[in-house]
Amino acid sequence: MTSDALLLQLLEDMPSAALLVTLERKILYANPAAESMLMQSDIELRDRILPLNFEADSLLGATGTLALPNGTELPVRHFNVPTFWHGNPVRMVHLEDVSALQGLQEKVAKFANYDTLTGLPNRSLLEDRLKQAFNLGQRNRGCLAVVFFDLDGFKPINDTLGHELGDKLLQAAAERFKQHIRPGDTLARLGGDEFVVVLPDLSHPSDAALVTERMLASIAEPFIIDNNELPISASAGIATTQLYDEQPLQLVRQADMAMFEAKKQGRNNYQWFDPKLDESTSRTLKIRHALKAGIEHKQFELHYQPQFDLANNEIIGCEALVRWNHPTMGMISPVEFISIAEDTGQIVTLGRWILRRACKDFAELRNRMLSDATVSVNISAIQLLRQEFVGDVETALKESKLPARCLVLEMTESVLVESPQLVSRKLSELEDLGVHVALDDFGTGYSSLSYLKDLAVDWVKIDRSFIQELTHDSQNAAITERIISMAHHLKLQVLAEGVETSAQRDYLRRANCDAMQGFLMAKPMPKPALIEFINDYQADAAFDDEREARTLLIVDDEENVHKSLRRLLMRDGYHILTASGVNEAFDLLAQNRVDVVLSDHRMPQMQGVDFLTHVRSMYPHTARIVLTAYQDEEVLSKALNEGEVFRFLTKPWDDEKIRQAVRAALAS
Ligand SMILES: Nc1nc2c(ncn2[C@@H]2O[C@H](COP(=O)(O)O[C@H]3[C@@H](O)[C@H](n4cnc5c(=O)[nH]c(N)nc54)O[C@@H]3COP(=O)(O)O)[C@@H](O)[C@H]2O)c(=O)[nH]1
Repeated sequence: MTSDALLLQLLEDMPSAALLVTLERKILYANPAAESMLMQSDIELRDRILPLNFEADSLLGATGTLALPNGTELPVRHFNVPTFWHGNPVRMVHLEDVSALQGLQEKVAKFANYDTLTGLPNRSLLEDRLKQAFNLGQRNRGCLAVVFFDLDGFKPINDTLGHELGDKLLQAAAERFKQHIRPGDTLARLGGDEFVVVLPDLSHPSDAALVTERMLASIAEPFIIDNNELPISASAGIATTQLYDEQPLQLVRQADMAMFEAKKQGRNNYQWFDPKLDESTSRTLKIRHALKAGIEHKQFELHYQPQFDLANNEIIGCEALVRWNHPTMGMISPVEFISIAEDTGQIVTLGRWILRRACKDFAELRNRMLSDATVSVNISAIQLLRQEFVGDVETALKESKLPARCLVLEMTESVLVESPQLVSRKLSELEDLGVHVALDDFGTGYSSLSYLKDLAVDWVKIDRSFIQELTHDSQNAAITERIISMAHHLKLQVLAEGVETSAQRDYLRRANCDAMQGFLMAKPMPKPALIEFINDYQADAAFDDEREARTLLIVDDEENVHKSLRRLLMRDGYHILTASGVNEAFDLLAQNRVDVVLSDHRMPQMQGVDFLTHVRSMYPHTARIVLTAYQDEEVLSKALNEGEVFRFLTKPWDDEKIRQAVRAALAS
């Protein structure tokens, strides 16, 4: 077989399109795959010019378009190699149809740059457009404005009427916004109910206000969606720069800050960015932006605060309280971030995590407690009102294998007033599951117990503000007693929050309050500390009453140590004596019946352990604890082993550990 015949056979059998052409692109031969791609037979194609430009010797592939006889263009990938045909130098051209790939690439590019719900540019395209507008503005010395819009009242609509309707509302809002922008402006959706408009090349910054006013007015017209009339508005913030000394993306942040200010001023209005916008706005925004990453990167943890039966001091459960340790901002209080998470709707994801974590942790902890001990989890109104909430609770219980009766969901009374019928239905569903419900911060809101009688609620938690003034303010005392007696009448149990002194505890006990929680007994603590606390804890209600008469002697040459320990331990009702050295301490021991001595180890006259050895022989019933800043482990362990001291604790100390150690020493 000649080499031409061999080449022809090879080309005929090839599944991909291949042609032989002259150096001037005149077609000499087209294989069957090329015939079908070019929509003409080999005979028809011969002597025609291949409708594709290519570089000679292009071994590396290139892309181009083939003009087809039906008038369309086909995107192809092609490469060519030199060969011989009937003794003449020619090119063998390979073609590959890449239209499907190109369509996919376009889709990917669209997906990456456009919001799928509204079809508007997304954050990434907004950034590109903003940078372009910024550069253009710098050249033309024109004015560029960024307006940040956030819909007012969108979240309750989305939460109560469903996401499908919420999506339609966002699409309709986008259409209304669009009507007010010019070609060259960019309207983008950043996610949720946040929209941003870039207005380049304004002749005056005040033009931005005119556009913003028109956009706000159009959103304030009610929307009719699926036969629902939805009253909604928007708040906006404007940032402009004529000097162009700012970073383009900085403008979005500034407009966001100004929008936040507009929300604070009462919604449905706009504010200009002012560099003097206070620190708290920028901190709130920082927190708002950091929340998403915080949730994704698991920066949250739960602390647990024990709750006690007032009749016998038994631990009856604990409240789960979320903590956020941010890598750069440090510890952020839930007082700051929970309301922001509620505003942004992120409480739903965060709350779901809290619920699952608390159930899981408590399933592991409960065998150390009473069989009916409970874990209480705070639930925001937004969570409760969502369709999937009861299902989420069921899942958390199933996953953790925690019995439903061990879970208490805490919600504030305001939730009952917002959507009474929906809430009543949800509470019944929760009751059917077997979980308990507590009304938190009771007394601060609507304070009417009458609406509780028809609702599936088990506990009322009296707010800390009443407890704080309980023993000094007759009105607070009267309200507290009334809440307790009415709640009991309705067969509800009562827990007092924020109990900080033994006087408050004793008062509540006399008023028949069922349970308490507060710094007097324990602060919120991480799970390992809670395990330690439960292991060391000894419940003895009778011991509380005696404790007020117990005397502690603190021996330390530092005045500050006296002050801090006195402040800490006074809360537990002890009588506190202090001495700056051992001589003074011996005098006080002689004059008073001292129950516990807390002594520093390194003192000028005598080492703490030696001092306590004397105390042991003179006052064997006085319990002895050493506080030390130094790790004289050998001496201290020996003293501990030989019974000279009951316990030694290190400086700086942990308040809870000292309180527990004193309690344990008194019980020993
Ligand atoms: N939706 C959710 N809300 C949560 C969650 N975790 C906390 N929160 C709410 O944040 C608010 C502040 O909580 P926190 O800083 O944790 O404060 C709690 C206790 O530390 C504090 N407390 C308890 N005892 C005392 C005391 O004796 N004195 C004193 N000054 N403070 C005390 O009270 C807070 C518990 O309050 P409550 O929930 O009302 O029982 C607070 O509103 C939390 O509800 C969460 O996971 N989800």
